[in-house]
Amino acid sequence: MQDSATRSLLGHARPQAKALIAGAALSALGGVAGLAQPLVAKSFVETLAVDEPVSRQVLLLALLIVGGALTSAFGMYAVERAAESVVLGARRQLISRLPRLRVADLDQRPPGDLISRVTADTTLLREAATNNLVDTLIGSVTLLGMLVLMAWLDVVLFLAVLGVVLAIGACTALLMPRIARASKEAQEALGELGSGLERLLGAIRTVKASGAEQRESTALERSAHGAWQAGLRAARWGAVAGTSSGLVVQLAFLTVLGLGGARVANGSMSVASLIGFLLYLFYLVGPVAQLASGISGLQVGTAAVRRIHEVLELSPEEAEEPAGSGGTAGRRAAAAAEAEPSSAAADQGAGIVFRDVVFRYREDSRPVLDGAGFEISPGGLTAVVGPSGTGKSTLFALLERFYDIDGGSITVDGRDLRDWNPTELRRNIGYVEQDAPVLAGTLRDNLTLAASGASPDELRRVLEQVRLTALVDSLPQGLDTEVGHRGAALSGGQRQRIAIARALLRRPRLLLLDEATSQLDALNESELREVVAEIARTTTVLVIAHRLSTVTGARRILVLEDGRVRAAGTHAELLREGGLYARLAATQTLGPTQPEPATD
Ligand SMILES: Nc1ncnc2c1ncn2[C@@H]1O[C@H](COP(=O)(O)OP(=O)(O)OP(=O)(O)O)[C@@H](O)[C@H]1O
Repeated sequence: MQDSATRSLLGHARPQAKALIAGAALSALGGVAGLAQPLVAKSFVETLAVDEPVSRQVLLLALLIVGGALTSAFGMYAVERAAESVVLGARRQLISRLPRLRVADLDQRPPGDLISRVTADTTLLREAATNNLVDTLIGSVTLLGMLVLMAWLDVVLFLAVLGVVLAIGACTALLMPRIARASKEAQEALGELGSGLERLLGAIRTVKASGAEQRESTALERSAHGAWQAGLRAARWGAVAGTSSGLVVQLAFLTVLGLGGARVANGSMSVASLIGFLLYLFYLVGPVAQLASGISGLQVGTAAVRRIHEVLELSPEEAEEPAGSGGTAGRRAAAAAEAEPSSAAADQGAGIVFRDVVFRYREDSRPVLDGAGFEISPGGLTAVVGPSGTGKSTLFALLERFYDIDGGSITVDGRDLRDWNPTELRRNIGYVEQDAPVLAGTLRDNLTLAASGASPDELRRVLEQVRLTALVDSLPQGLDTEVGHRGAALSGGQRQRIAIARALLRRPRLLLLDEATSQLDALNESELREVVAEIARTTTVLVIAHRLSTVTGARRILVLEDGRVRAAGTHAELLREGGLYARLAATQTLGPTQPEPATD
């Protein structure tokens, strides 16, 4: 697991490899300039001792200092630039994947947590995939270089230093998995905080109206505290790792001073060599600290990369095959379309067949649909009614292929739904969800969401159809008016009409309306019913309605109960039959005097 996370981390760094190598090389060059300074200093002392001029050494030292600083600065910029690009790359990957994930997978993940993966986790990647990686690399190379030079200066002292480095290195290695675990917990707690915030802000009016502000902020406080605690755990282990890097140098200093002093005293080592050795030890502080912070930073990065890859590894919905590419599904679909060309060819709307459909949201839950079957021929208005929670909206979700069924079959225009590419299928459908979501942005953004190429005339016509012209004309900025978060600046009825207009602009062959007019006043509703009846002449329209009065004119009404279609027919037929529909109608005081089907 740790290995695969490290591999993924390297995968994020790979596209920036050239920039990183250039940056690291420049930084290393700056490091080499520092590395050469003790040698020049040694030669400076030796030259002074024999009373010769030292101007060459002074010039060299000045060059090493200025040149080293400049190359380090360029190196740092190159690495920082690569760091920003790594974050951008990871965010792009997540952003392009998220909207394509399956609805079933998205159902299980709170949006706030997903947001935190795109924002906070990718930010952690920034340091890990670049600076920490470079620090680890440079720290190791410099440390190795210094150890080689120390071995060259004095083998005995080198072995003593090596012993100290290895002992403390082994202790640090034990700490690293703890840092990774604590970091992942901190990021998870941050994700929880994001979800909590999303829950609070998404329903702020309900929270205020329920007087639950304190309760909600206490819950958020708990998540924030959890993130703090996990962050502290990571910091604690990080501090231990960081201190051990200082400890290694201090211990090595003491060892070299004691051992080196004795060796100088008995004449087996020169003072100049001891000074050089001690200077190397002095310079050891940098690379050892760099290595420690690099490695512990990498642990934080691997924790973040795991959370990012948990999303990237979810399989997306199948992408649309380019025209003529002839993949398996495409070929099957083409064959099916050929087998039944009439329904697709006639511009009457889509034909739908459900055969013994079984569907459950989760493997361990009971089926929502259990043997549901019905046929809808192209065109006309069909209504779906039934008690709350019987699976009416689920029928629509299945038609949109948000979920795949567990048994039976669904065909649209004679093609099995599994042979339809989701994008291609949805292009044929206009769907108005139960709570008519409106997105933040302008009215125009919302209307053209599903039909970016809609002409101004078409927009105008649809706005008239849904009786929105007066509203748009009354707004100073017309269609370019901002509607606020989730359309908060609009009334419930306006939101519904915008959602219907959006679906109509898609010019669908199948229109799905889920309680789409429930918030309209009686006049607007009856006007819209006429519009829908008109559309049903050329389009298959399916409506879900609780108020039966809104669907009495439907060509056919399907009565859904306990996951099955219990009855089907016109309003009058169903009333005559008795049963659930007649009981529902009785509770809504509907008699047989309702208008007969207006559409066909
Ligand atoms: N995303 C989901 N995950 C798990 N269960 C779900 C999900 N959506 C709906 N359900 C469950 O499936 C059942 C059918 O829900 P559905 O929304 O289809 O009913 P409905 O007939 O449209 O209800 P209503 O008339 O109240 O809108 C319900 O028991 C509901 O709890």
